[in-house]
This record gives sequence, C-alpha cells and structure tokens, in this order.
Amino acid sequence: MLRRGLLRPAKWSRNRRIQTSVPRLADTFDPVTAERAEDEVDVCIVGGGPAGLSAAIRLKQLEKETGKEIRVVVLEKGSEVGAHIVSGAVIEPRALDELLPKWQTMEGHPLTRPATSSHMRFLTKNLSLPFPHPPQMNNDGNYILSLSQFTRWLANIAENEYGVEIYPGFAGSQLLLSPTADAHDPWGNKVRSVQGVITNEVGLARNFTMKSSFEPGMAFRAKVTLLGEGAHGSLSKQAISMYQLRKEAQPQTYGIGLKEVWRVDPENYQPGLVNHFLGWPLAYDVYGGGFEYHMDDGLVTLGIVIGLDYKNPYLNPYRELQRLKHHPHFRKLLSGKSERLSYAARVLNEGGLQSVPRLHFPGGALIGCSAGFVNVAKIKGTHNAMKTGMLAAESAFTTVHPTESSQASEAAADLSSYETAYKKSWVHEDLHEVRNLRPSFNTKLGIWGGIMYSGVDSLFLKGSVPWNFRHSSTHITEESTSSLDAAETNPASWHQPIDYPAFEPPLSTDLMTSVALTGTNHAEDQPIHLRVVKTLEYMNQLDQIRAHNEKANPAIGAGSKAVETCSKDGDSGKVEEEKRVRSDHVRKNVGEYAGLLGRACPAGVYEYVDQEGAEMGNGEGWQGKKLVINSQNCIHCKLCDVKVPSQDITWTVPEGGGGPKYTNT
Ligand SMILES: Cc1cc2nc3c(=O)[nH]c(=O)nc-3n(C[C@H](O)[C@H](O)[C@H](O)COP(=O)(O)OP(=O)(O)OC[C@H]3O[C@@H](n4cnc5c(N)ncnc54)[C@H](O)[C@@H]3O)c2cc1C
Ligand code: SF4
Repeated sequence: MLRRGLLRPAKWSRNRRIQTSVPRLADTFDPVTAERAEDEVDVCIVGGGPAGLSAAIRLKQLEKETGKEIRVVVLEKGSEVGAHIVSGAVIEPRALDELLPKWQTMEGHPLTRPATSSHMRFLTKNLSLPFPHPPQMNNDGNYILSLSQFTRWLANIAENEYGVEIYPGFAGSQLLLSPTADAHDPWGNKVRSVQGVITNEVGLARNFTMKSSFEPGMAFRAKVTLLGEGAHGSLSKQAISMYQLRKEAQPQTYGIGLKEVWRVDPENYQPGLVNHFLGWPLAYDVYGGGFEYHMDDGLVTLGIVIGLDYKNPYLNPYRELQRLKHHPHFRKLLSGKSERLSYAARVLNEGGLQSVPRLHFPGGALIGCSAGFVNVAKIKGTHNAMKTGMLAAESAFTTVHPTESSQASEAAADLSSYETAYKKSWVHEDLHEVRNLRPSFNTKLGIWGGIMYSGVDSLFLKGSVPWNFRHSSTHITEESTSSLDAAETNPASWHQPIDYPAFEPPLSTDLMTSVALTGTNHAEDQPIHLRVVKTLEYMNQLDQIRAHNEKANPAIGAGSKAVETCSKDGDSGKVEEEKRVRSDHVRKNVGEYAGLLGRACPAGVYEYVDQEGAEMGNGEGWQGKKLVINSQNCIHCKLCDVKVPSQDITWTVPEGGGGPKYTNT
C-alpha cells in the first residue's frame, strides 16, 4: 500500500499535473484558490472499509471478465486499512461468497471461527436470565472475527490480486465539483456534478498558515466517485445535503457502539459463543444492549450499543460499558488471567430501510454505511455494505465502459441503475423484513411495547404488514439535515444525574487509560477538525460553495469553505463571529443540557472548563464556562456531530493518517 511521502507507483504520475508555484511559508492557506497536483482515475472510492474494498474488487473483476481496463483508487484516512474500523463482529458471509466464491481456500483468510451457539440474556443488576432470541439473531453459518483484520485481508487481495491502488493516509476532505451546473439532481434541479475528491492538506498550522511540511491536498479527478465512508461520513453528509438525497427518506438515526477486546483466562473461553444482553445497566427507556463474542486465539470482544435517541443528558456511554463489566456474568468472564487489549467506539446506523436516502447523485453514489444498510435486528451491516459496494461497482463499470445498448455519454456519470439493482437485491429484502422493529420502540407503548411488537413481527409477521413505522414523532422534516437523535434529548432539568460506580481496575478503568489503548495520535499543530459552526450556517455555506466556484479556479471546485469557521490571523470579523458561536454553544449545552458532550464523547475530547481572569470577558464563554476541544484525542466515532443538542459541531477530516490505530477491533 502506498504511504504518504513515499515514492508513488508509476501509475501515480501518469496523469498527474503538478503546478509550479510554491506556496510561501507562513502564508494563510486558501483552499479554493490553491494550486494542487491532480490525478485522473476512472473510479475514486472514498473509504477502505468493507463497502469500498468490495466495490474496488468487483470493478477489477469486471475488468478481467471484459478485458476493458479500469483504473480504481481507494482513499483511506487511517494510517493503514483497518486502522479506523470498529465492529462487533459476527458477520454473515453471503456477500463474500458472491465476491470471492473460493475464499475458504484463500491464504490467510480471517474467517476461522464459526459462530457455534447464540443466546440472548436479560440482565438484572445481579442475575442473567435466558430470554427468547428473535430468529434474525440466529448465527448459524456466520463467523466471529475482527473486522479491522478482515478489511486488511481484503485490501491485500484487492491490491495484490486485482491491482487496485489503495492510498492509506489520504483523507477525502472535499468533493470536487464541475465548474458549471452540468447535471440534474434526482429532483430535476440543475446542479454541478461530482467529478472526484480533493484530499486533505498536510502541514497546515492551527491558524491555517503553512508549516515547512506543507503539502496541498491532491485532486483525484474521477469519472465516478463512490462514497464508502461508513456511518455519518463527512463527504457523504455534504452530498446528501447538496443533492437533497434525504428528501423522500426519514432522517437517519444512530447508536453508539463501544467495545473492548480481552484475552480471557482459558477457563472462561468458549470459542464460537455469541451472547447478546438486554436490560441492566441501561435504564428502561434507553434502546440498546450488550454483546459478548468469543473469537479465535482466546480473544473475546465485548461491548455495548446505545441508541443515540437517549433522552437523559446525564447518560455516559463509556461509564455504561464500564458498569456492564461489574455484572457478575462479566466479572466471572474477565476474572483470573484475563487481560484487556483494546478499546474502541464508533456510531452505527439504526434507521434501517426508512432512512436509506437516494443512493446516487450526478457523478457518484453512496455505498455501505455511508447510506446506512445496518440490519438492526441482526446488529449486522457488513454483508449489506459489501453487497451495495458490489452493486454500485457494476453500475459504475457500465458508466465508464458503456455497452452497445447503453449509450456513451459526455454528461456526469449516472448511477441510477445501482439504485434499481439495490431495490431488487437481497439487501432490500433483508432490511424490509425488519423495518418496523427498531421504530416500534419509539411508539407510545415504550420499550416494553417495542419488545412485544418486535417479538410478534420477527416470529410471525416477518415484516409482511402494510405499514411502516416512523422513527419519531419529533418535528424534524424528512428534508432536514439536523439530527433526530439530538432532537430527542431532554433538558437536564427533567432528569437526575446518574450515580455511576467507582472504577475497579483492571476490570473497569478511567477513560484516558482506555483511550491510550486506541493508539490515537494527531499531529499537534493542525487546524481543529471539530468545527463549531451553526448547522444553518453550514448549510448556507454549502450554497455559497456553489456560488463561489463559479468564480474560483474552474478546474478545482468546492469544499472546505463549507466547514471552515476557524478564524485566520487578522480576520477580526471571523474571530468575533467564532466567539459568538462558541458562547452560544456553551450557553445551550451547559445551560440546558448539563454539558452533554463532556460525558457522551467516548474519548474525552470535549471539556467545559472554568474560565479564568482575563478570559472571562473575551466573549467566547458563558457564565464563567468555556469549551475546550482536545481534538488530538478524537477516535473518529462521529457521536458529537450526531448528538450535540445545539447541532453546531461538524466533524471534518483531520490530516490523513491521524486518529486511532486499531488492530483487532
Ligand atoms: C460496535 C459495532 C458493532 C457492530 N457489529 C457488527 C456485527 O457484529 N456484524 C456486522 O455485520 N456488522 C456490525 N456492525 C456494523 C458494521 O461494522 C458496518 O456495517 C460496516 O463496517 C460498514 O462498512 P462500510 O465499509 O460501509 O464502513 P466502515 O466499516 O465504517 O469503513 C469506512 C472506512 O472509510 C474510511 N473513511 C471515512 N471517511 C473517509 C474520508 N473522508 N476519507 C478517507 N477515508 C475515509 C474510514 O476510515 C473507514 O476505514 C457493527 C458496528 C459497530 C460500530
Ligand atoms: S470528538 Fe466526536 S468524533 Fe471524536 S471521539 Fe469525541 S465524539 Fe467521537
């Protein structure tokens, strides 16, 4: 795999256009007028997860089958493929069976531990009671593995057997738009098409001036751009908003999954065992539960998934996971010579079928969890992510190499055939059957009503009813890009703080001890990638991008102006505006929601600290409190962007290669 700063393969320079003017150091960087190196590819895939890698392999298989050459590039923001992958994971191999039918005979494949028994248990504080599990949770034929290791294996195959170009350490930070409106969005509006992706600049200082290590981001100009960024991707969010892809779908909803990997005492190891847990420690009105999967090599992955529509701002997902391990069941499992190896967290889509947006836009498409194909009843999304990647690849291939019956076109790539194929595929069936289960927990009948409805639907009705439940009665329109989960949060005054038990190391530890296990690192002096910006402003800025691009260098379009509110030196209007936004943020989040992010972020990035002395009057705080963002700790889970009640945090990509370094999550 290519690493940033190393020699590029011959192919790299084939179409690369390097412009000659060198930026003066300490200048402020302007992303719109910047001169960049360019590379031309047929298909640019953002994200080296199961969806992106499956799409890449399928494209190259079609090249082999037809003899028609296609250049495929995968950009991955992690320092290597798998470094940012977090999953359970018990996976259904049906998409893999289709993609690589001979995988069982392939060297080093990681599907070595079949799931041999699956159980559901209901926990009270001290008891673990058997509970009937829905048929969807049957794991016959499935495998327990580390998805991080699975993607590494898939990346090797993509690269070494099929010639996919994979560039880890390259974060897609902007969509490259056509200079003029050359296409129509799904609703008939004249829009600019996506013509590729611009990667993040490297070597910018916190105040946006250029350090000696500065390298502008590269433009990957592509006939087709596939966004496979996983749940709540930052470019996907822009595309969904720009092309109104959610116009006919319900808002997406999310859960936060936190997990640990333990090497357990051999006495407690039951290879192939899958346990799911309902009940304690979560309050009765919180959707979620625990999991425990016995992988290969004496390793057990355990964790908790919590619906982000939780109401009580005092809830602390990290403390819930630590408390879960205090249950007698987990105390026993983790006793003796057991040792914790890893900690990780990531949001996952829970919206299901009702929340799947339009999948294609002029020039590209959303694949995998960028669109949101997790089957919540199964707690599985990998099979659907892979299959949608494959379906999009087939559509992309025909766009790049039109058949005699499909006309070659100069216009932006149209991947509507992918949308049609998805609707006819087993992915759609998989989601259709369970579409009412998760939203049934949001009816007036509450959690117990949801459990009862889900039992009847999953056992007998199997989704064959004429109705579709909505995710919430909260007044958020389908077109809105605001988060439904954020809107579900209650003011702190409606709740009591939660009294979490003290940590009992090594069974349960403080947050920073866990974060240290993620290997997270970001270059210290870089612009803060967690931008405090009002959502409405963010949306207005997206509109401005389009206008701005009319005037800007037509070769290299849009992007980071949309998410850039950090002030630059000497821009006093912006400094004042930024202070006002931060002050509003603190007033809303501390004043009404007891500083929710200080608890909810699973890496301790946000702190509402006391302002001191001269700082008191500088206008960026509220009633003696100010917001501190320890962005170097961010593990890229995306919770803050989804859950912050004020909807004024936008997660953007930091320098490529930064973030966690997961190996077995
Ligand atoms: C706690 C938890 C438990 C789960 N358990 C299971 C399970 O047991 N079984 C199952 O099947 N599914 C499970 N899932 C869901 C499953 O992990 C996802 O459905 C699957 O990973 C989606 O694959 P993807 O390729 O769409 O996205 P991801 O796996 O999220 O991969 C996206 C990749 O894109 C990269 N990326 C993102 N943005 C950019 C950018 N702008 N530029 C460059 N790179 C970028 C990321 O670094 C990442 O490598 C679980 C999820 C979680 C969080
Ligand atoms: S800052 Fe946001 S994305 Fe980063 S770890 Fe915290 S909640 Fe997750």
